[in-house]
Amino acid sequence: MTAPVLKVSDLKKSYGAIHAVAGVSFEVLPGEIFGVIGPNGSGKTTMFNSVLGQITPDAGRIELNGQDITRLSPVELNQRGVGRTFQTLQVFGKMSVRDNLIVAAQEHQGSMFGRMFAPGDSGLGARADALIDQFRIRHVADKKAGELSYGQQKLVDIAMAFMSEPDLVLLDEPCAGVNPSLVGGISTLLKELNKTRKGSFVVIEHNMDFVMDLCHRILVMVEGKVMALGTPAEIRSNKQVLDAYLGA
Ligand SMILES: Nc1ncnc2c1ncn2[C@@H]1O[C@H](COP(=O)(O)OP(=O)(O)OP(=O)(O)O)[C@@H](O)[C@H]1O
Repeated sequence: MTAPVLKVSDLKKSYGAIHAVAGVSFEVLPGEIFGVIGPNGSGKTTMFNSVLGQITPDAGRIELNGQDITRLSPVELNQRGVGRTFQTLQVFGKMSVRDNLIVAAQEHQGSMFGRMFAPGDSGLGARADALIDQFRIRHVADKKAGELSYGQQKLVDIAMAFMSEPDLVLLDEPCAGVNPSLVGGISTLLKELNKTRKGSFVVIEHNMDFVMDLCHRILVMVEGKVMALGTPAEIRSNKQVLDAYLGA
């Protein structure tokens, strides 16, 4: 059996009486695009932020490639090959698109000392250029990120998560606020990145068409628990999921 890239076991996080994540377990396989869906308040973001070291879970274990990463900081996780995007844009508006990408990777490369004595852009320029071409944003590469449309900034934001060449990327609502005409483009891009860069992705998203088209398997969370886990076809025909969520 293939060893998972990410293994989450019996994860729990409460806020007072609210059991935001109440014993969630799942595995993400190498090369898999794994979707996480569920109604508002079902615990998706809390689960995500626990995996990403942004919040400390009350209980449970998180493994990356067989190693315990529970309670590691976001920086440590990034250095171990975990990338992420946020619901809100993280681009630096006054910097060029290309420089945004380079800075994103410098964060990953660690110490200020290392950065000061590294030659030039330490090869990051070439990496940024490859992503600029793959994301089809060459025509805006030298523009200030703040001058781009929201959709273009979202593409830059996603590209930034790939600058550290991560094994695992967690994408928090990549379609939120994006013009519907760009949603298909993001899906195509993520499929391409998944093929060419061989990483695994975990995607939280409310856009159901996007999730069903993009993901190999989907986890449905309801009230902090796993209601279902399966292929898009299995999730679409799951009566419990239809009643609680999709059929609404
Ligand atoms: N910092 C916090 N303090 C108190 N309660 C919180 C906190 N963060 C989340 N919660 C509660 O935990 C539950 C799960 O919230 P969470 O944001 O994880 O859900 P979600 O599925 O990501 O929702 P959405 O789709 O709206 O982003 C909710 O009841 C929420 O109000």
